[in-house]
Amino acid sequence: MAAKMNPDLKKEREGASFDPEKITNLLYGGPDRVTSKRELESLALNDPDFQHEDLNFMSREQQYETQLKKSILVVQKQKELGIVDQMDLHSYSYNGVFQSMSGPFGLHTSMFLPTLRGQGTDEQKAKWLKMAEEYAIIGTYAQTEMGHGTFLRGLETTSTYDPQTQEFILNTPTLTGTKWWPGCLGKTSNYCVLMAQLYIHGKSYGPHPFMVQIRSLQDHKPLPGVTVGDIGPKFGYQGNDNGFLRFDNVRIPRDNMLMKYSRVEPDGTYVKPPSSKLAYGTMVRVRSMIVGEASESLSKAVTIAIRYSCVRRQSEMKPGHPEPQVLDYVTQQYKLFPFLAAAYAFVFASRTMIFVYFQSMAKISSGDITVLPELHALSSGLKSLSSWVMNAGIEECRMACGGHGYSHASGIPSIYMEHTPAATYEGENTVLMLQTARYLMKSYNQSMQGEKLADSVAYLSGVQPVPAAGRTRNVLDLGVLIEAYQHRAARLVHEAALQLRNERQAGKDQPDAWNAASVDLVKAAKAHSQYFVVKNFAGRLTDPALDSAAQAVLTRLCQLYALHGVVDNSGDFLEDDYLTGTDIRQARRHINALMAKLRPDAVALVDAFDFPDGILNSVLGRYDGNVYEHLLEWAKASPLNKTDVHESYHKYLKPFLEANRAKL
Ligand SMILES: CCCCC/C=C\C/C=C\C/C=C\C/C=C\C/C=C\CC/C=C/C(=O)SCCNC(=O)CCNC(=O)[C@H](O)C(C)(C)COP(=O)(O)OP(=O)(O)OC[C@H]1O[C@@H](n2cnc3c(N)ncnc32)[C@H](O)[C@@H]1OP(=O)(O)O
Ligand SMILES: Cc1cc2nc3c(=O)[nH]c(=O)nc-3n(C[C@H](O)[C@H](O)[C@H](O)COP(=O)(O)OP(=O)(O)OC[C@H]3O[C@@H](n4cnc5c(N)ncnc54)[C@H](O)[C@@H]3O)c2cc1C
Repeated sequence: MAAKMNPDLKKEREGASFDPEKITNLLYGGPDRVTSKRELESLALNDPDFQHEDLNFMSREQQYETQLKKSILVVQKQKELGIVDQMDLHSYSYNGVFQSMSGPFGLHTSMFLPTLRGQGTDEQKAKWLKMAEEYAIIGTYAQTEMGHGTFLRGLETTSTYDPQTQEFILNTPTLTGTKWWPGCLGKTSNYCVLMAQLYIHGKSYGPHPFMVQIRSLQDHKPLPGVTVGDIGPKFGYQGNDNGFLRFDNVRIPRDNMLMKYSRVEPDGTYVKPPSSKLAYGTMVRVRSMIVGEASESLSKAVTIAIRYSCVRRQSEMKPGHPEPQVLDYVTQQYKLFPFLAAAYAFVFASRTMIFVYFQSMAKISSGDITVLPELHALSSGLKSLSSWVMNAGIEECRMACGGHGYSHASGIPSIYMEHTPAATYEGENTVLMLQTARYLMKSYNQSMQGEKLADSVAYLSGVQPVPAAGRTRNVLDLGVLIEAYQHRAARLVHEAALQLRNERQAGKDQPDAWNAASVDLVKAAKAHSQYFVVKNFAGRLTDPALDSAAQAVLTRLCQLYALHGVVDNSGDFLEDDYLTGTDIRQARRHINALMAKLRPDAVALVDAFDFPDGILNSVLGRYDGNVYEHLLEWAKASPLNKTDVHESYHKYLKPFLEANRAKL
């Protein structure tokens, strides 16, 4: 018999002003997509082969083993089921089987395979791709070293060409040159794409990708000259064997260098790529996907916190009245609704980012590499902004759940632990924002020369005049808000450029001037990315998939997202009098009014994300809201409760208590 729904959640759903299915359809690309997503998730969630004890109750080794077992099963089952589409794989495997927790094949699919596809020649793909796709070999992406992650040109691992034997000789010349962090490297992978400094006839040509076998295909032992292992427990990522790797005079054939873009001829002649940054292509790809990872993780956390806030009753708002649902406290709404709005904003941004990525890659494949700088700048900015907001949002959601948020039963700590490194991996966020800033500075200078700019920065050409101080606007109007964000971004770019120039004029060289201006440069890059997100969100409101009720509620969310950003960064908007003090006061009032209007729709808005319970993996965020009974059940399953009296009682506590009693 189906469990009864918690009456508060039932009422919430009955009182919503719109049909969540309309928004679900928009989020996932139409009813057919939603149907297949649900079928695939349900297939994975209900498959007895994927059932196991809660990962929170396992040791790290057990977690690794469990995830490995599932990874193997998932490969077999995907094949049987004929799942090949990326969205379908995402539903079945990433969410359905793994609930977005990392596993030992993660890097094989997210970086190793894409690097082979993107950096290998046709012959190299013919040699390795099938083996990799069929999991006859398992690989990772080994780039970061103990001493260098950010500064790729500083990598120390060398690959020295020997024209006599037509081989590369791989070496780790220092301790800090030890590869450190690559996922799935420690115990799982037998191959890797190795990023190493290419040396030919004593000359360095910078980091290049090489296909390297690191373990025997017979007994999985490290090959001669290879030292490899696991780097130990981390903040999260427990199911993943992030590893270390060293080379001592390991020889690989010449054609193990991935040569789609740059080549080394048998005699040692180096053939340059059209752009040296094409070798960094896989990172751009994963950064584009991370915007999706961030939006999805934040969406899960707000789903949990908002549902729970409707089930949770606390305190007495009015004497003698029933305790209110905590979501009725406006302060609670102020904690959660801006992040609900942000989750939607980044889901839409991620869809655009993925579209732009594939569109740009099609151009790059046909030889047009002019799109690369804009793609790099956009993906760097959005990856950073979305993962920063995700981190802040998940933590806010945890605190908004009070004490229970701190328990693994809430599901929120796992989401945080697993996804917080998105701010670090694939390019540390500040570093990437500075890359976006670099592009903005270049574009700004080009606009000063009257050159035409790429679409995403075209607005820099027309930095608007500052409007007369004291002119107030209707800040609820999305057109006004988009213009305000655009103006702020253009002004901050302009000011960062001026600061750079002033530092130069004061006698600093370019790197010192850049460093001196870097706080403002990051601010400008952030403002540019925020403008993109707001404009993109507003652009989705007219999607024909929405009926008028769904459009109305999403419009409110978009207004809330934009207004909250204005209030949060009010100094930026006030500094040059673009907005007035009255505008900001109005913005605060509008936020309160919007939150009141959104309150009855909050549960339906998180339901529209369409996360089944098995994927949320949260006692607090259960669809039926039956939180308390399941909290007790969850705690009872904890390994410490397997016996009434723990064995440590007999070992330590009993003698201790008895000795103390004997002394009395
Ligand atoms: C398909 C649908 C699916 C549904 C999706 C829905 C939801 C998705 C949900 C989940 C997503 C699933 C998967 C994704 C999630 C997780 C990923 C999994 C695991 C992650 C594991 C982590 C792996 C790693 O971390 S690998 C290591 C990553 N390392 C880095 O990123 C290093 C960072 N450093 C650098 O990139 C560079 O060194 C630098 C900092 C950018 C500087 O480079 P440098 O060479 O020093 O260059 P500069 O001299 O500074 O600049 C020269 C010039 O080049 C420009 N530049 C730099 N890089 C690039 C580039 N990549 N492309 C283009 N141009 C570049 C630079 O700006 C400069 O330009 P200029 O001269 O014109 O100014
Ligand atoms: C869970 C996880 C999984 C990972 N998986 C992989 C993988 O599969 N393969 C792989 O190769 N790597 C992997 N990495 C490594 C990851 O890519 C790097 O840690 C990341 O790129 C950051 O580099 P770093 O550690 O050198 O940080 P650092 O660069 O040392 O950063 C430290 C601080 O210095 C600042 N800083 C550094 N340079 C600058 C600058 N130029 N300007 C201003 N500030 C600067 C940063 O902002 C930061 O605050 C993984 C890391 C984690 C945490």
